[in-house]
Amino acid sequence: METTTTTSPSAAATTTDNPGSLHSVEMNPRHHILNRAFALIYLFAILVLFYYHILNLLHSTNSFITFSISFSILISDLILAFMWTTIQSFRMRPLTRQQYPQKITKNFNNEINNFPALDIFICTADPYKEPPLNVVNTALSVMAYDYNPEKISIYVSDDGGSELTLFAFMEAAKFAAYWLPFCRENKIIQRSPDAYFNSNYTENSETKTIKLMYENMKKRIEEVIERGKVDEDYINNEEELQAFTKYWTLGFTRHNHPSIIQVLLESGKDKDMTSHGMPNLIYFSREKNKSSPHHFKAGALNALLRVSGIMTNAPIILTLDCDMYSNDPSTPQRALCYFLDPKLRPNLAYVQFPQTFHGLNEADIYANEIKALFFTNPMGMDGLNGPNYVGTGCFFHRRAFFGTPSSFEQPEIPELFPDHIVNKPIKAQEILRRAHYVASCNYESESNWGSKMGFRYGSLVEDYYTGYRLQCEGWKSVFCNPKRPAFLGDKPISLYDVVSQNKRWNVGLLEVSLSKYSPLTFGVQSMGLVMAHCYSHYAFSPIWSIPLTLYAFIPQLTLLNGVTIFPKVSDSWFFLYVFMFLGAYGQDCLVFMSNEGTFKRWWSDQRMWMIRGLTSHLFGTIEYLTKYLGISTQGFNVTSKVVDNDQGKRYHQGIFDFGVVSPMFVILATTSIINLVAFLKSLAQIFKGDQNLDGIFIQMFIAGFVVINCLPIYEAMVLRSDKGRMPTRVTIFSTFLACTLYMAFAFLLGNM
Ligand SMILES: O=c1ccn([C@@H]2O[C@H](COP(=O)(O)OP(=O)(O)O[C@H]3O[C@H](CO)[C@@H](O)[C@H](O)[C@H]3O)[C@@H](O)[C@H]2O)c(=O)[nH]1
Ligand SMILES: [Mn+2]
Repeated sequence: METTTTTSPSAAATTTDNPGSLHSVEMNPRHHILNRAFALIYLFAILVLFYYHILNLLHSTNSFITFSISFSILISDLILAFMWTTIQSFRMRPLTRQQYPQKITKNFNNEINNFPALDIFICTADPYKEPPLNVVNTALSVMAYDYNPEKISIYVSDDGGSELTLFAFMEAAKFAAYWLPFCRENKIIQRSPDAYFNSNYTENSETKTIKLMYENMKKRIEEVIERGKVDEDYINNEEELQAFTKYWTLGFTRHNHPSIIQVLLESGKDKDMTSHGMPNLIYFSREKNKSSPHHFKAGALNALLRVSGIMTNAPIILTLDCDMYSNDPSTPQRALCYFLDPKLRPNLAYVQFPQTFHGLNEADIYANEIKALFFTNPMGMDGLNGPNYVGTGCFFHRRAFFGTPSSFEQPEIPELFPDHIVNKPIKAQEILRRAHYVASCNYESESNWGSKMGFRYGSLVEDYYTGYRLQCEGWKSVFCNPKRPAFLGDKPISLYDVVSQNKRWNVGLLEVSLSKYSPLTFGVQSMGLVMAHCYSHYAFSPIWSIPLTLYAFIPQLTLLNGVTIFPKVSDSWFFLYVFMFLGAYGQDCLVFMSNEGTFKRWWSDQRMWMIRGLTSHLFGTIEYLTKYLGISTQGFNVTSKVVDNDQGKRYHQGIFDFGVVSPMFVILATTSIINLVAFLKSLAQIFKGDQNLDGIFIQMFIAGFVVINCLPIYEAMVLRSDKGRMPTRVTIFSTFLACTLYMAFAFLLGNM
């Protein structure tokens, strides 16, 4: 297809036509027209469908139960139609962008030293779920950016308050003195040591030496983790000893401890092995006590904003999760292509890179890629006001955390103003004293932090919520998706971890959709209908659970009882159903495949959509309700990044990992049983001549489609004996539940 380069209003002066520009946009207007034309046709079909539903309901002379069945299908279709409407916003004006980082040095008189300073925040929360060695690898990969190291400051926020993590970083600081010059001098692209040593690098005496050093550091870190404490024989000097004895005193727990700030490398003072400068490296753990809310990651990020404000106050900030290492050392320059554009700069809050994961299996069985969330939808939003913030791999303009583009929200102390210039060394007494002060539990009480300033509180998806609120204030963002992924992260590799992570997101999304800042009300007013629809699509994703659950049970349970609920094949309404199914699935598949997708991965993606509907969305909604009613107080359950060997092997082979007794799996197993029985029973009846395919085709098709999607579940229930199989208790309980449902329906439909 032909690609026309057109100008987007948000980047009016920066097209490929302008040779000096740092970036360009590409759009395909023909694509947009096709999308909109199809949307119109599909919209017409939706209206016809509802006409059909209403006719049906009006003419239904049947009992209350059949009315309820028709009504529940109507509700399902209404929700599906609503979600369809919100998806259209992403398809209105998608665009792709190019950056020209090589041109950037010209803006700085060829002086890389003149680049703006960069504060990098790395969040970690639990040394047992997030191995410190991995956090160290992430930190090293960004410390080695192709950037003046003395302009970079790395802040590691440890919400686990763990001496094990501090120890790992003490080791990392020493290793960095070798690793940074090694990368620079050999022009290494892969700057996470672990990823580098796992790649096809050329072996020579230099790489052998550096590998040995890395292995040495790894061994020490892992030994300390194994012991669970930092013994004296692992401590190198008095300064290190002091750090441990000063903070980890009696009564120290991860939920109750003073703020810890340990400067491990000081740029300007510390030099690497070739006498080049090094970045600042700061280990930080904010104060915690049981009586002050800590707001999970959002709270950690706000503490980081303030502490970094006091210590270095760089105008540009990069937020990273501890598992997202840099995969490309030129990434900051790419982000600068936007921040340095005088046309964009006044309103530009952030430049978001996609979340990409390493080591996905071929079919990406858990759809960890989440292509819509991380790639296609952001491209769509990029043509509007810009993508949502996804929590990691995002460069911010510090000013965006202090009010709207036109009105400045003053922080409490002048040292936190985004334009304040720090003129003291980071280890100066006064700086450290102030940094501890802004890291204290009480600092935020009765302040605007979390409401009008910084990262926003009130949702477990602080990333989504913060990006949303910033855009409501009039800030714009940019989606930067270079060919070589800028960051690579870990993904959960068991189904339970995947759906639990997703369940947490659903709770967080409901906290936004049902708040006074709901995208459907507040959002529409502040950012316009189309952008608000994009945000609504996510905020309301928990309601996918309603049509998905109903469609997983109603057509099948009625089918089992010989009740027809959809038009017959011979009926002309049948074609409406065919069109709607093929139209929706076909377009979804096309969009997926045209963004470097494979059919296999698309299949996994649509399967996980069904699975999430019955698990994460459903149970997320229940959890939200219990939290709302004060029955439970579930917080931010950190996703484990530890790979169990067996699990890793199964994942690699593309085998689903169940293994846990969970109500979420009970629903899945029950669905798979009911659909299979319904499908087989009606098939048998057709062969015997007791049933006519004409009337039950759609119901059989749905059951059959679910059955194909459930193949891994049957395998896990019946054929497997490994640890990842479906636990027998779940299978037995689900069989029992399926029978009960069957009997209840038979009773209601009068077949008993
Ligand atoms: O109290 C907490 C809880 C978590 N984290 C950190 O937050 C990050 C994300 O946690 P993770 O368990 O990996 O959650 P995911 O669901 O994988 O993360 C996605 O969803 C989160 C919101 O739910 C976003 O914050 C993330 O950026 C986004 O990648 C990790 O670095 C954690 O260390 C904290 O710093 N403090
Ligand atoms: Mn994560």
